[in-house]
Amino acid sequence: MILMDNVIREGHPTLRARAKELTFPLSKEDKQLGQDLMEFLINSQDPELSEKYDLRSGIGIAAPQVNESKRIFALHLPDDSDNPLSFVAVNPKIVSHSVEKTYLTNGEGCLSVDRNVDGFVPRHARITVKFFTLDGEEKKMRLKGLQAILFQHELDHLNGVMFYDHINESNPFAEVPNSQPIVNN
Ligand SMILES: CC(C)(C)[C@H](NC(=O)Nc1cc(F)cc(F)c1)C(=O)N(CC(=O)NO)CC1CCCC1
Ligand SMILES: [Zn+2]
Repeated sequence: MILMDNVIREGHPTLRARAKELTFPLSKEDKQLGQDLMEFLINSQDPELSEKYDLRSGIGIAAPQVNESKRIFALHLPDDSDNPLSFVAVNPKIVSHSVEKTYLTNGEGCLSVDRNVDGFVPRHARITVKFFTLDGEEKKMRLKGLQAILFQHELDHLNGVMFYDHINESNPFAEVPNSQPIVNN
């Protein structure tokens, strides 16, 4: 199982590399990697397991964060949240997006960043995405809100982009034109 010790932190070069596409059918280890990423999120959101293994509760994790430079990530928004979402995405792509932007009013964090970085992280408000499941099935879906933000945050990891790369350097809390913010306390 993936533990926090397996999560690489900012400064590690793999977080700045472009991850490689996977080919189908997936190898046994690539399939296992996808399952391990999802298992980490589920474990991290379980009060007992997260306490027992000292896991930081995560809603998404990308393979580069466990030093596997492959285009695969897992998202797991709890099913009791108002917008449940749970899947492993292989070779994910954004095929179209809104002009309108969105951002979390409390900014973003990252499992690979052990510090607070303040500021709005502007992202596409609505996205149409395509990806393959671990079984090689192609999926296409439209995402908005926190689901869209989460997908973009994880896709950034596959391209060596960190959330703070998007923060306005001169004014981290500058108004984001044409945006609909999401309040996250
Ligand atoms: C880094 C951490 C703070 C653990 C973050 N969790 C998080 O944002 N939880 C959250 C946010 C909400 F708006 C509502 C809610 F219900 C729970 C997270 O898992 N990630 C995943 C990560 O680092 N992936 O690489 C960072 C998030 C920032 C925006 C989306 C993912
Ligand atoms: Zn992250």
